[in-house]
Amino acid sequence: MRSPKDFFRPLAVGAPAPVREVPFRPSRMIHFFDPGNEKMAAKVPAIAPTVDVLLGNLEDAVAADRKEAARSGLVSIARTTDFGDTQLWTRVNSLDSPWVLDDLVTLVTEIGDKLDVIMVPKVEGAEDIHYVDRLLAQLEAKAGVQRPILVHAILETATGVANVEEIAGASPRMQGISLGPADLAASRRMKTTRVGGGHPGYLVREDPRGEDQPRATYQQDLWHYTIARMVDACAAHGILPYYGPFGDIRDTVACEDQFRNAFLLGCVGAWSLHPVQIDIAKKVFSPAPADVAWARKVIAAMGDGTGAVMIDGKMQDDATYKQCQVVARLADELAARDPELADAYAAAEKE
Ligand SMILES: CC(C)(COP(=O)(O)OP(=O)(O)OC[C@H]1O[C@@H](n2cnc3c(N)ncnc32)[C@H](O)[C@@H]1OP(=O)(O)O)[C@@H](O)C(=O)NCCC(=O)NCCSC(=O)C[C@](C)(O)C(=O)O
Ligand SMILES: [Mg+2]
Repeated sequence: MRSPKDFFRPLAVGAPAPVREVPFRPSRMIHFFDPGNEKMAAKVPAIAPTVDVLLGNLEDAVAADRKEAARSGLVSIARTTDFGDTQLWTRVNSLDSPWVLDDLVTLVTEIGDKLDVIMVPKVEGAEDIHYVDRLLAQLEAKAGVQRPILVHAILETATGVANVEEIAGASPRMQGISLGPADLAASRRMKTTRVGGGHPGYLVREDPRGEDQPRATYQQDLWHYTIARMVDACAAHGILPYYGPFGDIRDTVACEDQFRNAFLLGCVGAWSLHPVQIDIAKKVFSPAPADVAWARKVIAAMGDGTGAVMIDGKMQDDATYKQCQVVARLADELAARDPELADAYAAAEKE
């Protein structure tokens, strides 16, 4: 293990210095597209201003015989598209695949200055991040990349979940972690056949109420444990947690519910797999204007943030002040990028 003194040293001569803190940049939706799919790629310039993150996906959902087309498609899109202040990420193939080495070498040397974050699938432990960390430093040095490319891990194996804390703290490059519910379900031998979301069989039933009385059932959240663990690991290491994909594209209502559970538990965003999911993520991962107005009211009433006051019948103290600061700060960060949201927050405060 490296000495804590060396943690922030570049891992290759000539590589940029690692970041000391993960910069918070809005990433309410990470919009996936297949850069080798001409129809999808053609939509990228129009989608770019409507999303916080665009992600060129090279891994699962790209057929084996389309891997090279996806990789070269991403290089060309990155070179020819003006992304404004929208981030460009990629998901490379898994570390045990025949494609990942060429993915990393090609992308960093050709478009390393355009890439903000590289998402690494099926991360199992710190050793996977260490491998990517050193290789990225070598490639950044070779290509003359001036700022470090950050790394995002997908939590999609049982081993990865068991090691989530060490993954979160494995490198200063670690930007965040997403839940990968489909591979994780397979790895754990869960009996679901879906990409995220609930299952009607995973429920609790009301106690018996008497002969022939119907008993209500309540569906439970299959992902609660994993998301909560992931959120704690990320918060403890100063990186950002994300809900991953919701595969039932037509069920926009359940998608919104699943995203909102993740938002309330501490996640900053989710993936959008289809254009219809972009606005769902935008709505869910932006605090509601009424909540922001309330948070600002509490902050204003609490002065230096200590003591206890009563507002509208509710006790406020140091800890509610801190919660309100989380909401108000996020609102400020998002409003700086999203003028419509800024107007909605300002209007709610006047009410
Ligand atoms: C679901 C699919 C097949 C439906 O695609 P479709 O063409 O059948 O849908 P549509 O409703 O007919 O599409 C309407 C229009 O939107 C376009 N379109 C559609 N999607 C997009 C998009 N994302 N970005 C930009 N444009 C898009 C599409 O090309 C079409 O264009 P057209 O009107 O000109 O004909 C398609 O949306 C898609 O391929 N999405 C991305 C899938 C993906 O990336 N999956 C991997 C991430 S999830 C995962 O990996 C799991 C995980 C984490 O690893 C783990 O849990 O283990
Ligand atoms: Mg997967």
